[in-house]
This record gives sequence, C-alpha cells and structure tokens, in this order.
Amino acid sequence: MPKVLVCGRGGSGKSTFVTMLAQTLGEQDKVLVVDADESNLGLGRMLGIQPPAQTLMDDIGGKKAVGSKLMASLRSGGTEEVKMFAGTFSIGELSTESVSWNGSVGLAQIGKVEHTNEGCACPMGALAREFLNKLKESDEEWVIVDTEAGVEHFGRGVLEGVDAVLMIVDPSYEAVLLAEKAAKLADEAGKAFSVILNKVDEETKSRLKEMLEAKKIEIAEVLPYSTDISEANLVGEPLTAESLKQTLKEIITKIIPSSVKAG
Ligand SMILES: Nc1ncnc2c1ncn2[C@@H]1O[C@H](COP(=O)(O)OP(=O)(O)OP(=O)(O)O)[C@@H](O)[C@H]1O
Repeated sequence: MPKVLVCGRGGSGKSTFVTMLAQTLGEQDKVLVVDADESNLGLGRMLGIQPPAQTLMDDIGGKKAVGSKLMASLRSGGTEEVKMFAGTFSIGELSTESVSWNGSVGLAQIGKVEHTNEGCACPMGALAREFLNKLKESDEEWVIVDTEAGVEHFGRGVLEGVDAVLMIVDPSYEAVLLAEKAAKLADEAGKAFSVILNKVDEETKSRLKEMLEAKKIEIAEVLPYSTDISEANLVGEPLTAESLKQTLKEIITKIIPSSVKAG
C-alpha cells in the first residue's frame, strides 16, 4: 500500500484527518502513522496512543549526531553522503521503543523540539526524508505522514519517499493559496496530489470549489464541519471516525482504487 503524506496550513485539520484515516484503514490493514511535525504534541492523544518512549531521532543517536553528519556532508561539498540507516527496513523491524501500537495502528515520531536555542529543524527534515525513503511497507501496510503546517517539508524533500500527497484545505483564502503552491511542488516532485476540503458547510464548500477549480486544482473529497470532532478535541478525548467512515473510504478508494477490500 502507499505512503501518504498529509499537509495543510496550521489548524486546517491535518492531525484530525490523519487520525480518522488511520482508524478507517486500520480496520483492514496495518497502519504506521509517522508524526513528522516537530512542534505539535496532540497526535498521540487524538489517536488514543501513548507516544513512543523515544523518537526516531533519539533512536539513531539524537539531533546533535544527525546535525554533525549533515555538517560533515556540507563540508565535503556533498561528496560525503549523509547515511542514518544502513539499508532498507520494514515496519516490523522498527524498535519497540520508537513505535507505540494500539491494535493495528502504530505511532512513530521523527523528533520534537525539546529545548530553547536548540537550533534549526533541518536534522528532523533530513531524518524524515531518509526514513521514508528506506521504509519498505508490504501490501497489507500503510504509512501515513502527518506534517508541520505549510510547505517547508516540500523544500526539505520529505515527500521524496511517499507515493501520494493529500492536502487539507479549510475555508480560508490562505489555504487556497497554499494549495496552489503545494500542487506545483508536488507536480515538480512527480507525486500524486489531491485536496480534501475540511470543516466546510454548503456555502463555504461551493465557494472553495469555485476558487480551487479556477486554479485547476481537483478536489478529492469533502469533510463537513463536525461538532463531534470539535467537541472531542476540545476536551482532549481520542477521536473516532464513525460518522465520517464512508467519506474516508471514498477518499482511500480515490488514492488507490484496489485498496478497499470487500466487506
Ligand atoms: N471536520 C472538522 N469538524 C470540526 N472541527 C474540526 C474538523 N477538523 C478539524 N477540526 C478542528 O480544527 C482544529 C485543528 O485541527 P488539527 O489539530 O487536526 O489541525 P492541524 O492542521 O493538525 O493543526 P496544526 O497545524 O496545529 O498541527 C481542532 O480544534 C479540531 O477539533
């Protein structure tokens, strides 16, 4: 199954969507959710999964070690390749300390900003790129990547190892502009790109459709504003995808038509 990267502007609903998609896919397959947002702390809570004991960054020696490898590569003028993993690996080979499982859905975190003045997030971007490039999922496994707001991860090449990019667009002009930029960047990288409208009502849905169609951006699906979702997030409860399950299945079918099995 494919690796899917979910992006969007801040607060558009990326983590909410990733959670519900993972729950829906988890009914039939194994799903690894990769949290590539170094600032946000809420994904584990939404998924109802205790975050893993350590991040993938900790697992390979910490941010300083990765930063030194990046510096060495820069000093060599690019001749010294940055290698964080010896070769390819499967989901099952990831250490138990760096993935937490709840049934068929697992959560891994690239790394988090832990200290003031700790420097830029480039090591996280480099790690996310190599991790996704070298992780080989089977036909029964999905990888869903939750990203930081904006398009920085496009610049860092995080999408290199993924198969499809889903962009969450909430009702705002900024989201439309970002969708236009993300569509161009995904096209440049040769990745399938689809837009999901989120938190819309009938009025905002048709306005957004017009604006995106004018920019030749196709809308894969529409998720309405849901009071169940906003209430669960308000009190910090895990989310459930029950009311939106059919829509999510349609989204999955559009990403990869053969993925939804009978029953
Ligand atoms: N379909 C929806 N209906 C109602 N509220 C929603 C919906 N989707 C998301 N929300 C609300 O929008 C807010 C932002 O959602 P979420 O944290 O998933 O966004 P995000 O894009 O991951 O944010 P960040 O950029 O901070 O990582 C939350 O309060 C959530 O409850």
